[in-house]
Amino acid sequence: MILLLLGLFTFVWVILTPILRYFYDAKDLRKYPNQNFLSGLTSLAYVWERRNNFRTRKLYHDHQQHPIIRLGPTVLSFGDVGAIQDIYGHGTLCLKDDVYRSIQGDSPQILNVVDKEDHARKRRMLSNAFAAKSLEHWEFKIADKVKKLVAQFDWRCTDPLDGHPVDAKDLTINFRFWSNLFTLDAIADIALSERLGLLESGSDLLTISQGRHLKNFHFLESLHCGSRAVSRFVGATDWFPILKAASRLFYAHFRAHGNDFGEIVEKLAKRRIEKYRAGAKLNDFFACLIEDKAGNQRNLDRAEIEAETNILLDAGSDTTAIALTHVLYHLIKNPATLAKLREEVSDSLSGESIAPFSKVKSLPYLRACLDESLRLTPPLPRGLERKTPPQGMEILGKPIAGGITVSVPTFLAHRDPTLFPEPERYSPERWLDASDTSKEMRAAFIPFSSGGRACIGRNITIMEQQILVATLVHRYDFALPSDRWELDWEEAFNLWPCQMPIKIWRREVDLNSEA
Ligand code: HEM
Repeated sequence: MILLLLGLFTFVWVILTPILRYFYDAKDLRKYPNQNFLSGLTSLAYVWERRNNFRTRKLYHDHQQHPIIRLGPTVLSFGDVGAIQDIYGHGTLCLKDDVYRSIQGDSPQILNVVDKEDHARKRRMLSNAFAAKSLEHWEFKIADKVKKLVAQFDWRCTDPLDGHPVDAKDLTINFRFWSNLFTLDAIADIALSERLGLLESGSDLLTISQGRHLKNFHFLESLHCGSRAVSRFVGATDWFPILKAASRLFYAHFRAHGNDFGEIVEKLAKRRIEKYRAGAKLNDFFACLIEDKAGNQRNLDRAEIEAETNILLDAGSDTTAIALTHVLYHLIKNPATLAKLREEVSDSLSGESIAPFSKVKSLPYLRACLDESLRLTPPLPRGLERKTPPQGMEILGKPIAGGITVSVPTFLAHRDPTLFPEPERYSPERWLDASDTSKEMRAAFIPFSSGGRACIGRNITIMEQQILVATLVHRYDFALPSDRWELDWEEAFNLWPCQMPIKIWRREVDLNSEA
């Protein structure tokens, strides 16, 4: 009898109700084409799409047929850059979607908090540390990590290529891995004044004391494993608790390492608080969480401090490592562009082995190379989910009901052929033309999102990229495994490039002081 009731309940809940809801169509969404056979019925449609390694690229292709696509029972994707302002712009009526609530831990943090006022409070707390005028405080920390990376790369240099095919044994650097060590070391120092020493050890192994014992963590693996597991089902919001519980069985390894990341954050935050209590006055992001500008204590609870530390270490490292991998990839693939960039960088440097920020921050071609890479391969390619207000709103001049999840895929916006002709071509020059469309190009360029919830760390990542890319292209030459070699990706929340093995050798340039 119990089994029968259970079966009946499951039939009604899982099959009958969604079908009735689909045909009743209270929110007037049936007119939009479904992305897959589940989209109109259940949010499990998200899980189905996640089997594609690069699901946003697939959605981009789907949008070539349909400007608006229904991704789930109450989820719409807009394939028109005109919707960016409506959905993300300052003054939008949308809030962050429930997807963000489902990834909140013990306390929401600046990226996943939904409440507008709470977000504004958090943003105010951190804004000073992230302002352009504060960048000089962080430059020496970045330069220190560039120096350490260069020391490792020098050691792995090979003989010049001289027109021969690349020998596999000369592929001494997996740039994807090293860029991640670089950004983890950099953000730990900028955010917590913590010297992790990953670049020196050439490994992501982190040993932290736990009482009288020492515990080993794989920092990078822990950062990626949690995202890999949760990103498989995060869009299936109404199934989220069940799928999360199930993931303990199916993705036990990923979940365990994902939990390690939380433990690392907890321990590093604790260590930083102890330093503060011992009287250390350190200049880092964390200081903003403890005291306001006037030196008054903020008295945040431990859960909130850890949540903010978590997002700073996560968002502040992985995205920049991805961006660095992509830009080097595009430059190696486009030798004429690399040569032009080298010319600009070499003219501005006077023999420094680490590019000073003051000398590279205004180089137009360098910035165009970085922007073009963020356009073609944005580290967050998907449409960032926002929710329409209860009363509904207009998007692209069309009425959309309340409580609908809406987004514009960044990958798609960056390929609008009217704004970015030959969208698949890596062409930094497009950012240098002061043409009629440059304002519209900028409005459709959303690697950092747009409006009040846009990335707070964009100045910092651009500075990191400017210093590192200028230093590397000036000092080294590089080769991929072959001319035909292509980068591969895995899309979780971020677009992770897989390994990028490169051969590297020193260029003949005069440098005053060796790194
Ligand atoms: C190339 C590098 C980066 C890219 C492409 C990037 C991209 C983004 C995007 C798209 C968002 C909006 C996310 C959403 O709405 O779900 C965001 C938010 C955020 N990013 Fe970044 N980011 C980068 C680097 C950084 C760095 C270096 C930091 C910190 C040091 C950082 C910290 C944050 C934070 C705290 C937020 C939440 C802002 C808010 O909601 O007010 N990001 N980022």
